[in-house]
Amino acid sequence: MSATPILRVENLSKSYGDLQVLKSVSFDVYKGDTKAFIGPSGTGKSTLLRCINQLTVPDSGSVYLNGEEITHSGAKINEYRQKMGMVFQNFNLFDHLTAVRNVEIALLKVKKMDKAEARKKAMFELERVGMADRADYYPAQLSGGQAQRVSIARALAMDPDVMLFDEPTSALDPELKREVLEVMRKLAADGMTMLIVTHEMHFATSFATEILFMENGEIAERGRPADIPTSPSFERTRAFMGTYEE
Ligand SMILES: Nc1ncnc2c1ncn2[C@@H]1O[C@H](COP(=O)(O)OP(=O)(O)OP(=O)(O)O)[C@@H](O)[C@H]1O
Repeated sequence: MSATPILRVENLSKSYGDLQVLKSVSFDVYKGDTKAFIGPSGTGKSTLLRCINQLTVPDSGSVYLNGEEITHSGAKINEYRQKMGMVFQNFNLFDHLTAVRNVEIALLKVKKMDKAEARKKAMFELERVGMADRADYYPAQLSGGQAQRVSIARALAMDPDVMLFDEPTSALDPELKREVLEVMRKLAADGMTMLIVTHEMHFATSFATEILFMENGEIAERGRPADIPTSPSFERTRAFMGTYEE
């Protein structure tokens, strides 16, 4: 394990009015970690991911990417966001662009790649998520699972240091969830560093390196998936997971 974490989250706090959504949350992420955040609705999991890439500005606390502090108003915020690929529940694809155009647009506009290079990279990433054969389809012509795989390819195209998944399968029918989960499983096996907010308990325990159970804006319990079924300290996590087990 390297000395500097890829990502360090230190005492992040966030309130909306009187509601404190995050209460001094801290953790480190090392290369190859897959951390799964689970917990009841409204406990701050999505807010945590959004505070990490500063889409939501935290009230206090710090986020460090490769040892450098990220601030939403800093000159390098866009560079940092590219290094933290975000995948949203509702895909956020451009409806008027084909799959391959969705993936290559940031390569052209942000990375300033030439057209041939951007197309090659976009096709490589679509291939990686099993979507190369749908490259010329528009989002409306794709299933939810296919659209989500395109949005994963779009994030991967920026060569991120860490991928942030915010309930990536919540909007999908059960049979479509699996294809997205399999892509994520493969990414984890390839060594991608990932933070995943999910309600997919079986999935979370099947390959996450750590489960973090959030409750009332705090990490209430955390540990390796293998410890959860046995450790007496994982009562709440186990009870919550039991609720969702298929
Ligand atoms: N922009 C906002 N303005 C006001 N309140 C907000 C805002 N965003 C989130 N909240 C509130 O913050 C709390 C935490 O929301 P968050 O989406 O982070 O929870 P979550 O754990 O991800 O929930 P879920 O599992 O249902 O997605 C909720 O009570 C939510 O209503």
